[in-house]
Amino acid sequence: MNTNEQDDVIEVTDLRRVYGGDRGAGGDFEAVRGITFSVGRGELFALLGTNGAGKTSTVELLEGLAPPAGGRVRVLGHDPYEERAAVRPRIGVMLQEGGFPSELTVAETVRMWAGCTSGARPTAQALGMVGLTRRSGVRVKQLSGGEKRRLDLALALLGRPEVLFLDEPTTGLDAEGRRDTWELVRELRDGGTTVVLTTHYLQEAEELADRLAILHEGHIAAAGTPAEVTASSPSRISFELPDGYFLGDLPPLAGLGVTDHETASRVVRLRTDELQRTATALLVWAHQKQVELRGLDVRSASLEEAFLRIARDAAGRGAGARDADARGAGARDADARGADAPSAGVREQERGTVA
Ligand SMILES: Nc1ncnc2c1ncn2[C@@H]1O[C@H](COP(=O)(O)OP(=O)(O)OP(=O)(O)O)[C@@H](O)[C@H]1O
Repeated sequence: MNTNEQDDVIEVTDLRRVYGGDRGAGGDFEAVRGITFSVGRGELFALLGTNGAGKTSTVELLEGLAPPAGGRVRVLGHDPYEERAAVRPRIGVMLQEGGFPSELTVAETVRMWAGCTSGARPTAQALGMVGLTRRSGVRVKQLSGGEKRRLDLALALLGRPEVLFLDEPTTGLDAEGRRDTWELVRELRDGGTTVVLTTHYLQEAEELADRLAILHEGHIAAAGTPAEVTASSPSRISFELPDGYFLGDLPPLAGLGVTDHETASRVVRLRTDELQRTATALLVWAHQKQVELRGLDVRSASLEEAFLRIARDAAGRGAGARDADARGAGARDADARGADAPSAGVREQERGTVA
């Protein structure tokens, strides 16, 4: 056991991943371009990014499904690819697309999986955790998309993992199912499980993540706690202009950190870099004039707003020159979730060497 394990369960330094065809064919594509981050024990870390940003490519390296083309990754103090046998029993993996034998029932699938998992939870417990108890006798092929995601999650939880990798765990779930999954993930995290989550649902990251990184074209465009990441985007204030007053009667907005404003039907909408200062000045003004700011709404930027701004800025910096669209997202080998060899589907497309 590595002493760093006390602090950082996952350490990623200058990590790179390259996909390519035959050498010399000119088709190499660097999907992960030197990223660095760490995840502490019991922390929930979210990887966000636009389609093709490199989230799954990164997570697969952490799961040991492929060797990096450069840089270093350590999970629980080990190289997850080279020392797979040491890491695999201690992690749980929920891939984007599960692949189960469709003729088996839900319970049979879990039991089969339990057979190759040491210290597996009882089947009933695993199904109960993901709300599939009543569907245990149903064949996998008859499950809905959301139910298959739950089954995927049950399998990832089966071995009581110390580190849980969740790749878009709530895609296809209805609102209730999503909330249930969030609650379960929070419970696991509170119980000490380290969780790495990729998601397109920014509210999900806002609700769950202790820290997050936003990937853009293989680079980390922003990272920090959700509050730190959203703090870099302007906050919003809106209110109705009191009768008899005009925009010019308000305190000078430019001096209050207001970056832009608009008025429609006497409703004023401001964006400000200094939320407290702007709000205070407006409230003091209203108090002095003895008027009410009807419909007053003061809010920090949402993670979604911050995400869109960061992605726009990153694209604007010219990183979008690459023709990523020419490459289809590679099919994930669902069997790679298994306890054994890394997926041939993933590995055969790798050109990288272990750093
Ligand atoms: N096996 C592969 N061979 C070649 N290119 C690949 C392969 N897998 C992924 N890519 C490319 O690498 C880039 C990153 O893909 P990745 O699946 O990691 O992105 P992502 O952030 O997970 O995207 P999404 O949100 O759409 O799932 C994309 O441009 C994708 O086309």
